[in-house]
Amino acid sequence: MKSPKKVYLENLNKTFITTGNDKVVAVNNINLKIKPGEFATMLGPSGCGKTTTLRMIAGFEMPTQGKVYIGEENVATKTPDKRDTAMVFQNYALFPHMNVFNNIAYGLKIQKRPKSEIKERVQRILKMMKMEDFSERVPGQMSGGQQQRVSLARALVMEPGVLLFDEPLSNLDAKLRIHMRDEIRKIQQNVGITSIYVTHDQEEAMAMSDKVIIMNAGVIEQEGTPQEIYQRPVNEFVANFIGRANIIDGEIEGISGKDAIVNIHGISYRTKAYKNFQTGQKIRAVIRPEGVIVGKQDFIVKVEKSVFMGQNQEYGVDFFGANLEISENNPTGKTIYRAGEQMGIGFEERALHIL
Ligand SMILES: Nc1ncnc2c1ncn2[C@@H]1O[C@H](COP(=O)(O)OP(=O)(O)OP(=O)(O)O)[C@@H](O)[C@H]1O
Repeated sequence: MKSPKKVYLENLNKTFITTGNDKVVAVNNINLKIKPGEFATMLGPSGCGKTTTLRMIAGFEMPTQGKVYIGEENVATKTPDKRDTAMVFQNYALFPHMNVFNNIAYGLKIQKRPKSEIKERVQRILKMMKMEDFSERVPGQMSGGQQQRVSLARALVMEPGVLLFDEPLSNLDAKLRIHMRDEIRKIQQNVGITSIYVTHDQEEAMAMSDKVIIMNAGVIEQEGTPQEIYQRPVNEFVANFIGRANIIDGEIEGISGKDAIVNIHGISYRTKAYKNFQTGQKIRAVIRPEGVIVGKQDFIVKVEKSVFMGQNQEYGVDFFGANLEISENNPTGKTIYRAGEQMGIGFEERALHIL
């Protein structure tokens, strides 16, 4: 395999002009650095521009402005075949009349590689993907998951510097999706190839990625590791988009080294500050449902919803007129509160994140 390449996007823009002559700014001046060998996932609501960004990296779409570096080269105006990328598509895009071997071999044949090399490379990929027994089958004789593996094999056999994935698992059922995402991640780590992945599915993004890029309305809201995005969202959009978030009001009581003392409805909590805050400043903070401690007596609240989910007991409580979601892990043997009852709660200090 060749060495993986970095992907840098610089001030990248894409404005579409529709048939009605409307301007749609699909991608609005984004900057992004993906390191060689990194698995980066673009995630965001429908229409946020993630597919357009991926297609500009692949060369299926030309930027209105900006640069696309693959390795050291700005490829922004080059055709897809000149970019050292390969794409795995949502609909597999296999040739229906060709068997698996020939589907995988296709790109190498176009490159006019010697027959012996083609055979050796295709067989190596088939073996790596544990698909040797499928080489004679045509796509119609395989399940969706198997077809998607062929589609991945066809991309990998080209030994591209960068592998691109456009929602590759969204046509598969939930169980197979989980299996396939683990498989893709394992193969990606074995091969060490730079990968850029587009999905709607936040769990998929969290499970697979070194870096998650949250997009919204054509811009990048935040990029970081799954932990950073979940534990330290930069704003309410990201907090609400990834996982479940309670957003609560508070006031900065004081600063102590790297910590802030934050007053939430009369109770003081000490937590790490990731920005500069001033004493007296009104703030909003995020607390995840699992960061609320049931049984503490900081606040007495009324339970409005109580649902047993096996691993967790899920509560909805009234917290100063707004709903607060609580997820108590491993409820076996603990007091279960019912709707209508009063319950004491508090916040786990480290889990409180000031926006
Ligand atoms: N060819 C086009 N002509 C006009 N507008 C377009 C075109 N392609 C995309 N758009 C618009 O650009 C915006 C971004 O689209 P894009 O497909 O990149 O979003 P997305 O985040 O991938 O969404 P989804 O998750 O629904 O696929 C949308 O508002 C979309 O309607």
